[in-house]
Amino acid sequence: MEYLPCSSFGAFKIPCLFTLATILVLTFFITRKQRSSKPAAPNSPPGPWKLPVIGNLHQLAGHQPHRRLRDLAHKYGPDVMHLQLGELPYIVISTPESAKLVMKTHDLAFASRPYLLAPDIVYYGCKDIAFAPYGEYWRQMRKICTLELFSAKRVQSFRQIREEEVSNLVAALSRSAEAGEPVDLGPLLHTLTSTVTSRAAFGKVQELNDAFRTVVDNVSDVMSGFKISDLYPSFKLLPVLTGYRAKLEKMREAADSVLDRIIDEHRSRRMEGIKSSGDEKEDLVDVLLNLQENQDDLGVPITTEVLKAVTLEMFLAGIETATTVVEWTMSEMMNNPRVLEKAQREARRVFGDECGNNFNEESLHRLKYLDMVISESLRLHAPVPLLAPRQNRDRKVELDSYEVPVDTNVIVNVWAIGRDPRYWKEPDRFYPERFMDCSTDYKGNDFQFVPFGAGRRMCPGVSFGMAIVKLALASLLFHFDWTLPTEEKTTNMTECFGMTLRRQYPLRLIPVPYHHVI
Ligand code: HEM
Repeated sequence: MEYLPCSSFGAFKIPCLFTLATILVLTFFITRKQRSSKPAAPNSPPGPWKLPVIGNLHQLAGHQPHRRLRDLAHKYGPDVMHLQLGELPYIVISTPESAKLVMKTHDLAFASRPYLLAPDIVYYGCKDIAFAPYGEYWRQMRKICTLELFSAKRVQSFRQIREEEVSNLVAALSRSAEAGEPVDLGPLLHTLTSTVTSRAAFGKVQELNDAFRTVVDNVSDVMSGFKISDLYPSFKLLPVLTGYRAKLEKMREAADSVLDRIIDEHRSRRMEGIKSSGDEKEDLVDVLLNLQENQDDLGVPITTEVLKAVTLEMFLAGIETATTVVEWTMSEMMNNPRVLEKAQREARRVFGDECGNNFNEESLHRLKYLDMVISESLRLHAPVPLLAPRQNRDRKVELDSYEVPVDTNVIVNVWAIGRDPRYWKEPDRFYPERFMDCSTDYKGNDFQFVPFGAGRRMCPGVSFGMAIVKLALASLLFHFDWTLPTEEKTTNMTECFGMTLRRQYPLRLIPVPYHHVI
């Protein structure tokens, strides 16, 4: 009962909610404590009617939350809508204009994150970056991220890893192609992104990679979405009674033991003098250990817990997101053969005729049409359709003439914004050419297209993630022709809301090796 399965509100079960509501009401009577949510401010944004105790939770039941929130917003608050989820006040942002107010005009005021139990336990008291509240700690960690971990130079230093792992993917697909059987592309892409991430993060230690992958799968399951106990923070016993706290602690222990082994292995390697020389050989744990050893000029201490939290987060933030982008882009191209052929022609011209059949990252920047295809895919299928919630800790905000009281949680519906018909002609159509001769990009300046967020909390891993996304797609286009299994005319595009917005059904495709002749 603790979970809202399929994460967030995705598979919210109404009977479960009412059971919960009954338990809460009874408990309230038993404890004879008056627990009520704060009353809405007099000029609070508009919103749908609410029920006692659960607020608006029932209106999200059984729906895809990004779609349901868009529909509710149409009816009750197109720009800014007020909701109460459990005890907590939320506002939902559904247009580029209001997104700009939150992530630019009032970016500083909304730069914090709400408290959630899972990152508090799993990340050693929110010592990661994504869930750290706004303040000196977050600022320092964010700086380290931008300057040290995901700088252009660092991303470039992992080029060889990406190329090797993509060529392993091509080899695996070629083997399947010999059998002429459909392959399920999702798991192969997941292996690709997680292997690239683990090699970049802590090198090529197969045994640790496997152990760590299990940990990451379990943790990403609990990190996705709201849990009931997060929505009733005053009801402190809830996570204990439901076993949620115990489950999280067990998970942290498992993560801890693998992370300890990874860090110990790095430390002993360094003590033995096998310190990697030069940037190219350094993995991200090495970078963090270097900072730990020379941290005099850092404002916050890089403790071993910090090191472990940041390492774990790189996996949780980077693997599913990148996998999801490649999967949806391939899905859209399969349903739009014209786009597939055009993108394929471009890849084969660039890497075949112009590069002498030499496939590597060098010429990726010349794939301009593929850039448009990826942008269009991100517009329609942002892997994080509802941005990580923000919060205006410590201050109330005047937002578009509405008053947003202190400690309100903010959800930005990126999915709805990417389909706003005022900004996008035929918004549901997959049409990459709309990005031709158009300056709109996902760097956080165009609020009608913010798949990586914007402002202070914008994703710092864009270059790291997009480097593998583009190389993987280019390689799938260059090396193979693709067909659907005979029984399918198009791929089913049903979504599953979870840690990211994934496909509900496997993407089964038949690869046919393409032999380029110069
Ligand atoms: C292509 C895939 C990716 C997508 C679509 C994506 C998307 C996002 C989004 C939407 C946010 C929230 C932004 C906000 O709240 O305004 C975010 C935050 C974040 N992402 Fe990414 N991301 C991707 C890849 C990565 C990678 C590869 C890493 C690191 C290895 C990463 C690390 C982070 C971190 C640390 C944050 C938290 C930033 C903060 O709160 O200050 N992401 N990402």
